[in-house]
Amino acid sequence: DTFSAVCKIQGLVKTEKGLFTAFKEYIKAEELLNNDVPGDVEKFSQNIHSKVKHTRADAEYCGNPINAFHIMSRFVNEWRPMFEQLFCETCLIFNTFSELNSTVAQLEQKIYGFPIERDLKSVSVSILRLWPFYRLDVKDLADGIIRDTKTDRLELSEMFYIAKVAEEQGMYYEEIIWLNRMLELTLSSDRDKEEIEQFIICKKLARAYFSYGMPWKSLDVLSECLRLEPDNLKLERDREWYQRKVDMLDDSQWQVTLKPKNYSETHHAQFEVYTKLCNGDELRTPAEKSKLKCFLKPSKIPYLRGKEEVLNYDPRLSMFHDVISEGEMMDVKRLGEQKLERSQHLSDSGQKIVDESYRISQTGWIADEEHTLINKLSRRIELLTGLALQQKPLHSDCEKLQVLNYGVGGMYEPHTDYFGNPLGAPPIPSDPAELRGTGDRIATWLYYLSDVKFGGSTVYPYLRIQVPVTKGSAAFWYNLKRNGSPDIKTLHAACPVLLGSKWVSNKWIREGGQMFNRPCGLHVDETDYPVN
Ligand SMILES: O=C(O)CCC(=O)C(=O)O
Ligand SMILES: [Fe+2]
Repeated sequence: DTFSAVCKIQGLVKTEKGLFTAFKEYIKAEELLNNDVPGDVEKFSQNIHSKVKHTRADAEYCGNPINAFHIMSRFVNEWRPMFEQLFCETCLIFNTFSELNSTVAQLEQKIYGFPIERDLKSVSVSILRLWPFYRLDVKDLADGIIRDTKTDRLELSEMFYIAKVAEEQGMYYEEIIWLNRMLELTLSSDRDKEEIEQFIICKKLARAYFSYGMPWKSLDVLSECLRLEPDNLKLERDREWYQRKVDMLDDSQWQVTLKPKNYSETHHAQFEVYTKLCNGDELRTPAEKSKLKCFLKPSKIPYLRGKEEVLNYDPRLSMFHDVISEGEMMDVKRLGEQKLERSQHLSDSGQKIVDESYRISQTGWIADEEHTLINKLSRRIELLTGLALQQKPLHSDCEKLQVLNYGVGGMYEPHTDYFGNPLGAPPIPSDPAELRGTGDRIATWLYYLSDVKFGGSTVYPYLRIQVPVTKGSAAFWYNLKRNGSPDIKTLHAACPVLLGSKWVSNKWIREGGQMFNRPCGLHVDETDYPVN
């Protein structure tokens, strides 16, 4: 799919420019042949031209959820119906049409299919989720404003679509807020009221209040709308229907009030801390922070020192600054991009699954032997951490390099990188041969290959730490204690990306090869470094 990686949306923009050129050539050719080009085709061409012209293929533009929605919506609601209208099998014998048809087919093949309704729905759900998570204002979103950026506003028809998705998902609170804003907009002067008739919004809003459990609010909405359109029989009929519902209510049912979902009821226990950290709230005291240090960490070779910033001692969590160059990052992204596929994660029963409410990104895996650069990056981690990272056909020290690009609202909900399969336990059947019997993921090295404008931090709820996405740096931590047992305090999450295209690359280091590099301590609870 397209929505789960911003780089795929960038590809979509380039594809659209190609589509537009092919379409223009088709119209020109038809005109040269003196064939009639239907009025709606001309109109479509002009309309889409103004939109395509200022759409950009860069990460900043495509990493804006509103732009992503606009782009996706054009494919689903404008390009596809237009081609369906134009397409006819007998036309394929005419040169002009068959040329257009084959260009479109080629473009579609290059990106493995144009986006479909499901992509647009997923983008809508992401927008609906980002809104409360980052405390955004629907008024701003409708005007195309996210934090300090401004883009093309959401049209009423687009907002209506998003509200419909909210309804389908049972997100009635969100639906009510969006429809209320739409109603306000239809009353103001600068919106095209023809686009969606006001009474349709009224009916939908009344329905949403009813679904939420507040039919008396449905009555209020309809009465207000009937004041503006007193002769609308459809509204009148609805009003009577809700009146009957209200008459049937018993006292307890009047208690419902409109309020955002209490997330702690529906989400995991760390949700509140996770949200706060993602929003940049500082949760550690100055006293806690005063113990932290930065220093130049010597490596095995004299001229290489790591700029290490310690963020936590137990478990050890550090940032290494300036560990990968601009050129190297470009190459890793280029190599990774060719391999990206929808990210999966392990379900409770150990199955690999795709779950949109848990992880939104695309992943590619690259082995050291595939490229000298990838090998070099492993050697660098080896030097800076003192751990072994040899990739071998059997009993590998680490996994391949994983390259990740996040999508619209892309995130990875709180999880641990270890999976509870210690050295000596029967291997996980889905593990590739080289990782059998190599134990659990003792440590994680996470290269940050991009910056993002807002969101996307890596956060550790138990440690109350937020690591911002910092291009050229890497986060490093031990998932297992020195005695080999998993450390739940390493629980972490990738916050939803609000604006931008987030690229990271992780290296998971296995337990097996580290016997002499990170031995057990003298007593069972020994930590890596004493706090001093
Ligand atoms: O992207 C991030 O910030 C974290 C990624 C992560 O935790 C993972 O891929 O396991
Ligand atoms: Fe992780």
